[in-house]
Amino acid sequence: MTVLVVAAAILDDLAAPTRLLAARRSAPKTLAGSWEFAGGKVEPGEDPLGALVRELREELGVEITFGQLVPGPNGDLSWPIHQGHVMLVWTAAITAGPPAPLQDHDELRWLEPTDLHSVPWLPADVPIVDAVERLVFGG
Ligand SMILES: Nc1nc2c([nH]c(=O)n2[C@H]2C[C@H](O)[C@@H](COP(=O)(O)OP(=O)(O)OP(=O)(O)O)O2)c(=O)[nH]1
Repeated sequence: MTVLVVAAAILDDLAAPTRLLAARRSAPKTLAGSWEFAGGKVEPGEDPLGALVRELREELGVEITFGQLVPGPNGDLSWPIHQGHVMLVWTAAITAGPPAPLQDHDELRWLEPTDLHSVPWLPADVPIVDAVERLVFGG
């Protein structure tokens, strides 16, 4: 069965973005130390955006407003990640914060467009970061 993961490419400003928020995983051990977009799995009975709102409250303690879906490869809207997991990624901005690594993360970092690959992203996220760069920063 395909597992749907939802995540947010959180920007400092949706209209005039200058930075992207990355989060370093603290768990599980296999993922700890790698960086990702905050988010998580959609649970039964949840719609994707509702799940993402819940995950961002739990993980970062923030409320957000959504921008657009970051289109995946081959004209698809979702990104293949691993083991039958697919991920939907929305651009987003914080409406109530500040963000803190409350759960699943031990560090947050705002990355400038020129520094997007200065952290070791989860492997599946590397092409997504490139897509965000093109979509948002015109890279
Ligand atoms: N949240 C998130 N997960 C990602 C990204 N890239 C990536 O490959 N993944 C993988 C890691 C995990 O195997 C899976 C998401 O699981 P998760 O652990 O974040 O989900 P969750 O918060 O609902 O946690 P749980 O209920 O499984 O404990 O997707 C990403 O950018 N963000």
